[in-house]
Formats: sequence, structure tokens, C-alpha cells
Amino acid sequence: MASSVIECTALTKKFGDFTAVNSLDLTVPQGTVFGYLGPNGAGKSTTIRMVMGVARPTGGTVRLLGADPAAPSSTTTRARVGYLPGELRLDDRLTVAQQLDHWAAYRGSVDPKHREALTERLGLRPDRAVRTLSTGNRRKVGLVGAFMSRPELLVLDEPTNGLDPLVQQQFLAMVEEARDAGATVLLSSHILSEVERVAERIAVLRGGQLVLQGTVAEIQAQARQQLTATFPGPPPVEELRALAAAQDVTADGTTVRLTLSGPAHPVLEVLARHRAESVVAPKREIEDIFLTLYGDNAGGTQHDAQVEGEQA
Ligand SMILES: Nc1ncnc2c1ncn2[C@@H]1O[C@H](COP(=O)(O)OP(=O)(O)OP(=O)(O)O)[C@@H](O)[C@H]1O
Repeated sequence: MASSVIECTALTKKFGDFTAVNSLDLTVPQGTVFGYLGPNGAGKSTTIRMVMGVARPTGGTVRLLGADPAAPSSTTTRARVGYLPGELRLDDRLTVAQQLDHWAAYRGSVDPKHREALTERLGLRPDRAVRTLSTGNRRKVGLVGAFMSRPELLVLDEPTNGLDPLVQQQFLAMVEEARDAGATVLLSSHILSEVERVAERIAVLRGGQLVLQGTVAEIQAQARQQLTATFPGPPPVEELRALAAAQDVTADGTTVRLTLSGPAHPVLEVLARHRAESVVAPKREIEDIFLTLYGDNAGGTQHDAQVEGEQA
């Protein structure tokens, strides 16, 4: 079994009476892209801050690369972990290149060619003053900073916040390349579609507690897929109803609708035999599962909801 790179056991963070993270058990296996999802205010950033040793748990334990992230000796992990905080602090007196130099000195080994390639790829000008950068460009500086040392672990808190769709695609490609090179990636987001393409495992946090955890394939298998087919004549309704894989079969004229449950081939065989003229099966929406899980007031505060509204 692959060893775990991040291991949280009964991890808890209270702010006064308020429990932001509630007895969290979370394991990020080596070499995985792990999507950490949840609505605004669910406790994702608080978890990540504890994982990185910048916030102290009030209960439970966290191990990062086998060590206590808050222990002084763990400074050696700096070189091994690329971290993009949710609230990135840049030094407004510096240029982009100087900011990256500063982080490189702190982190230790950095591959200058890789850093240059990343800067160019994300369309960042190294000579630009940090203080003149837009929110999205500031985020890009943080991304170059996290990736530039080719770390074995990337911890990225809402990395795509404020990035335009093209840059988001670049970012996802960067994650895929890091994964292909053997890195482990923890990626937080409140939007499933951002992480679905790259994440192999997903955990969903709500109100400080995990409500779902598994591989994307496992979660997709829980999602029910709709299928609509049209035929040259009356649809084979009874034949489809007899199949365990076809549920909720309804017909309207020459069109039949059903919900697929399990493997598609028995259903497709019937459709083909009856010479279906068209078959439409929209992408299996794991988003639906998420929206149900997020639900109303799913752990977000009113303040959080407003902030999200402003960003949208
Ligand atoms: N220092 C703090 N003092 C008091 N409450 C806090 C503090 N930090 C976080 N919280 C609260 O803990 C909860 C979880 O916050 P956190 O930032 O971890 O959520 P999140 O899932 O990362 O959300 P977002 O996507 O909005 O960043 C929120 O209700 C937040 O207001």
C-alpha cells in the first residue's frame, strides 16, 4: 500500500465555542491528486493551515510527510512541499522575480529553468512590480512559487480563485504534469468542476465534518445517469423495463427515457437491436451529488455567502 503523505486523525480546530474542523480523519496517499471540496466556510482553509503547521489543532493530530508540521525540525519539509495559501501574502515592495527569489531562498532548491518556464507559461512578467498586479496575477505568482521547486507535495488552497478559464486550464495541466512526475497534490476548491478533471480522490467537507470521501470513480458510480433514445417506431419499453440496468423507464411517442444504473451495455444492446435513431446521455453529473451534499446553509455563514456572491 502506498504510504500517506498527509494523515489527519480526529483533527479538530475550535475558535472559542465554534468548531471549524470537527474530528477529521483524512488520509492523502502518496502520488494522488486529492480534491478537498466544500462550500465557503466549511473549514477547508483551517484544515490546510493545520496541515502546513501554521495553525495549531485544538484536538487530534496531523502528520505531514511523516512529521509533526508544527515541530521546529519540520523546516526541512519546506523544500519538499509547495504551498499556496488561501490568503497569499506578497511583498508589495518587490518585483515578481524578486518575490520568487525570496521564496526560493526560503525553500532551498529551485530549478531556475522550471521557474522561468512556469512564469512564461502563466503569462507573468518577471519585472512587474508585485503591487501593480491584479488578483489573478498575484495568484499566478503564488502558483509559480508553489511549483517552481518541483516539490514532492503540493498543497494548494483554492488555487484557481480569480484565474480566467484559459489560465485555469494551464493550471490543471501543471497539476497533471506534477502528478505524472510522481508528486502528491492536495487541492482545495468549492467548485467540483475545477478539481474533477485532475483529482483521483475527493473528500467533501461540510460544517467542519467530512460528508463524502472516495475515488472519483466510486462517486461517479453513485451518480445516476439519464439516457434518452428515439426510435423509428414504438420504443421497446417492456424489454427495457425487464433490465435491471434500466430504471424509471418512460415513453413519449417514439422517445424513451430511462435512468441507467450499473453497466450500460445491456441497455445499449436493446437500443441497437431496435435501431435507435439517436441516443443522448448527458455526462454523469456528480455535480448533482455535490449540490445535494452542499444543501441549504451547508456550513457557510452569511458573510461567506456574500463574499462568494461578490466573486461570482
Ligand atoms: N481565526 C478565526 N477565528 C474565528 N473563526 C474562524 C477563524 N478562521 C476561520 N474561522 C471560521 O471557521 C470556519 C471555516 O473557515 P475556513 O476558512 O476554514 O473555511 P473554508 O472551507 O476554507 O471556506 P472558504 O472557501 O470560504 O475559504 C468559518 O466559519 C470561519 O468564519
